[in-house]
Amino acid sequence: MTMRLDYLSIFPAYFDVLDISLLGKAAVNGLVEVHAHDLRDWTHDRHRTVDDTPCGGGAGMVMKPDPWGEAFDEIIGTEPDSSVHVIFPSPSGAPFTQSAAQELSSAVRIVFCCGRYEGIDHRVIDYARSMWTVHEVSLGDYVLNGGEVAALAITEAVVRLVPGFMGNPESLAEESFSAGQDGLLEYPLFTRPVSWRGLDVPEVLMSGHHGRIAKWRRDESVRLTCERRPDLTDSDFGVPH
Ligand SMILES: COc1cccc(COC(=O)c2cn[nH]c2)c1
Repeated sequence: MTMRLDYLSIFPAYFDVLDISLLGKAAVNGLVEVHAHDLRDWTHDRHRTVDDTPCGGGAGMVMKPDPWGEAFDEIIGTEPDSSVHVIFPSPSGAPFTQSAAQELSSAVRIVFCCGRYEGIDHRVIDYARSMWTVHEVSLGDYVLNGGEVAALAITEAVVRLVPGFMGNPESLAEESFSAGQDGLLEYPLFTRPVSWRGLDVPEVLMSGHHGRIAKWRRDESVRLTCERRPDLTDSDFGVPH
């Protein structure tokens, strides 16, 4: 089945990049179809206005609800449909995770709503929740100028999990944040040459001793995870304190 991806943004050209690389291939072999839309196409004034001052005062501008509603009517439709996933990237969203990407990889339709300015009139999100399955997601605790870059990142995380997309599905199993790694960070990777600028590949990896190699990799994953992501380690992590 083909996954349809729509992007609503005042900078739709951000999504031209989806025609190349891995995603381009998926689009070509019919796994994914991509449609980017300019939100200003649903404005009716000479200046194609999409923003206005915030009710209640405050700095900056807020995106008006009207253009979003008219764009939704045309792009998605006016009937409720819980199979449509609508994503609003936002600093105040729920953290986006690999499991969320895994779930979204089986969606038939995903619509990305890219906020700009200080954000989108909240009634747009409330209306969307009454119609479709809505996800307000954050990529991290920092602020971007708009949702476009986040939408691209979420797209890549999701589309690479679509069955038939990745040439070698095994490579998905072993990487960080996948169940196969028990939620640990990935161990360090090496390839030839064995010696490079005075730096050598750890000998154990050249030993051909698969048991020792597996142990070294597990120990490295545990070490790295404790060092960099204590939040990922549960209390009785099995590492002696
Ligand atoms: C919806 O309203 C806004 C307002 C401002 C910026 C954005 C874009 O998202 C982010 O900045 C972001 C996403 N994850 N971490 C940061 C959306």
